[in-house]
Amino acid sequence: MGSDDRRLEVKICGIKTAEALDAALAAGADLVGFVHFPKSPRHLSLAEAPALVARVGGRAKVVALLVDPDDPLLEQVVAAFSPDILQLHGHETPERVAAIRARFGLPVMKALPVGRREDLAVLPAYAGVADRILFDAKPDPGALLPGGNGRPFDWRLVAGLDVGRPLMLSGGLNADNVSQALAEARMDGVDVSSGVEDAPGVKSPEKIRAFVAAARRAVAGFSDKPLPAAGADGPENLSSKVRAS
Ligand SMILES: O=C(O)c1ccccc1N[C@@H]1O[C@H](COP(=O)(O)O)[C@@H](O)[C@H]1O
Repeated sequence: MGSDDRRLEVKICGIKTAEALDAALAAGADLVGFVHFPKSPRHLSLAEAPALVARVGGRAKVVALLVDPDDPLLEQVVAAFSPDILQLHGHETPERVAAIRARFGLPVMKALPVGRREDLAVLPAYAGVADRILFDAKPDPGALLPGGNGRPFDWRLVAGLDVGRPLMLSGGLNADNVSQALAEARMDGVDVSSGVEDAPGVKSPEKIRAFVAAARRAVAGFSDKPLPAAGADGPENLSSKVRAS
C-alpha cells in the first residue's frame, strides 16, 4: 500500500437497524460491526443478521463481533453474517485466535483490554496470529460486557506501537474526543459503539455522521505514520516488534 493510499479506517460497531447501517455507509464507514453476544444491548440474532448484512452490499467490510465463541457458534455466525472479519472480544488466547483463523479462513481482529502499560505485554503474541489488533478499555472486574462500555483509557499507553499489523483504537470514543485520541495515539483506525448512540443499543444517525466526519478531519494533516496493509503478509511471517513509546 503506497503512502498516498493510506487512509484512516473507521468502524461503526453494534449496528442493529437498517437506519443505523444506512447512516454508517452514507457517512463513509470502512467497517460495520455486528455484535452477536446475547448479554449486549447491541446483540443481533442469527435470524436477523442475513437481511441486515445483505444491505451492506460490499460498501464496507462486515465485522462479526463475538466473545469467547466455540466452533459451533462460529459456524452459525459465519453462515448468518457472512463476515469479512471476525472480531474476538473475549479472553481468546493467541492459540485460540490462530485456530479460529485457520479453521474459518477469515481475518481476525483481536481486541486487547488496556488499563496500564503491563497489559501490552501480550501484544507481540497476539500480533503474531491476528490480522489486526483493537485496543479497548479494560473493563472493571465483574463488568457485564467486555467491551461496548463507552469507557476511554489513557491513549498515550498505545502511542508509538508498531507490530506490523493495523492497530485500531476503541473505548469511549465519540465525535468530541476522537481528534484528541488520534493526536495522542496515531492509530490506523478507530472503532466506536456507545459514542454514536442516544441510549445503549440505540444508534444515532446524526452522531454516526459527526463521528466519521470528526475522525476524517482529525487525520487530514497526518501523513508520517506508515500503515501496515491488513493481511499483506500472514501472521506466521511476522517478526513481532513492539516499540513502546
Ligand atoms: O458493543 C458491545 O455491546 C460489545 C459487547 C461485547 C464486546 C464488545 C462490545 N463492543 C465493542 O467494544 C468497543 C468499545 O465500545 P464503545 O465505543 O466504548 O462502546 C468497540 O470495539 C465495540 O465494538
